[in-house]
Amino acid sequence: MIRVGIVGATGYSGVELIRFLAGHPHVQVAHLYSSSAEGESLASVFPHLHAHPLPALAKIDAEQMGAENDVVFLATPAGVSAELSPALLQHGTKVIDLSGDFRLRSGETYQNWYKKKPAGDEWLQQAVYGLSEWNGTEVAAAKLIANPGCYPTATLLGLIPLAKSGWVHSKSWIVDAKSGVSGAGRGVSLGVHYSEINESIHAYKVAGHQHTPEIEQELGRQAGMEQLVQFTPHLVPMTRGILVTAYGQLEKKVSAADVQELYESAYEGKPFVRVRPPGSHPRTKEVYGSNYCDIALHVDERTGRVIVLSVIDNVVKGAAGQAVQNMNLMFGLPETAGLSLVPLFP
Ligand SMILES: NC(=O)C1=CN([C@@H]2O[C@H](COP(=O)(O)OP(=O)(O)OC[C@H]3O[C@@H](n4cnc5c(N)ncnc54)[C@H](OP(=O)(O)O)[C@@H]3O)[C@@H](O)[C@H]2O)C=CC1
Ligand SMILES: CC(=O)N[C@@H](CCC(=O)OP(=O)(O)O)C(=O)O
Repeated sequence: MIRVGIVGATGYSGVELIRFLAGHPHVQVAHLYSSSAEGESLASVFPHLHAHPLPALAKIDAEQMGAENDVVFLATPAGVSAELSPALLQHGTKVIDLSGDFRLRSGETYQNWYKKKPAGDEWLQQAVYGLSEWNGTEVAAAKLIANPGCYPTATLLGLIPLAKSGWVHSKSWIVDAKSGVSGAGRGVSLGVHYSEINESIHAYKVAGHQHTPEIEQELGRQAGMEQLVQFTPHLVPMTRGILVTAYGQLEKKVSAADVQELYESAYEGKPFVRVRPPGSHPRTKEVYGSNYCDIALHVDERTGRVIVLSVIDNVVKGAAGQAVQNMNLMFGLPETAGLSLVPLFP
């Protein structure tokens, strides 16, 4: 059994990791670590885990963590994994980081967008961007995974085939995204207060969200040329889910059937990306609690635009599920191990 450690298990992505790993056939949740609840049981924080056999929350000590785990998931706020990862990696322990600390190739860009001290260049260069569907070969050989952000996951899976095709003007991308509140984590703040956000919807960080450079970096890398993306996130009063509605200006006459065929071929054999039938309008509810990303394609011949709809569960495909998918590839396990849950409906 692979010995897994989790830092940040008292947070939303961390506890979601436990939901998938507890039933995983090749893994033992060996150690849980906490910066605020050392010595307590996870069930004291999350009563829904009462009577589930899990280790007590232990102190965060990178040397110790490196010695007692084969892989450590870091489900922690920005800045923490840049500090913890080097010691773990030097021990030969694999690291899957759910934060933004290793996603951007340039430390300077990270510092500009996250306002935190970046990880050293040698570690940034080692990190593999864990978008499993597109970087699977590199993920399988990786020691350090930068697990993609939630909005970038839905956006990149939705746009990469078109960006690679060259059919769309590379500077015309407009990405309108909507997220449930769990995307902001478990921390309490006015911005996620029920009476302030219920019955309301608003955009935030317009022209300034930290996922913009991540989307442009990875879309550009996959397409082999620079891409410019106008990204606007919105907060929606629901718990889980992201809907991305993305627009691109077509540079040649392309039919809806051409785009459909492009995507069906790109995602053939990819178990977690479901290209929906032509004309579909996927809902976040249809992927709730699952590792699926559902994509639908539309072409507006009047405006010459292609419109891509992409939905994920932010805590699963946008965080913990994708992290487990990456772990499966890193350890040569079936990609779907532990992840075959059908979405929760209604
Ligand atoms: N929520 C989501 O949908 C997504 C989140 N992410 C990213 O994943 C990471 C975790 O997010 P999420 O689960 O939402 O966050 P939460 O705020 O829900 O949980 C984060 C956890 O990190 C731990 N933590 C806080 N400060 C420190 C510290 N200084 N050192 C060590 N541990 C610390 C806390 O646990 P304790 O007090 O026990 O130490 C806390 O429970 C973030 O970087 C986030 O951006 C990425 C994609 C989607
Ligand atoms: C709804 C909501 O607040 N979502 C968060 C997503 C955070 C996240 O996943 O970002 P990093 O991992 O890149 O820090 C946000 O917009 O900042």
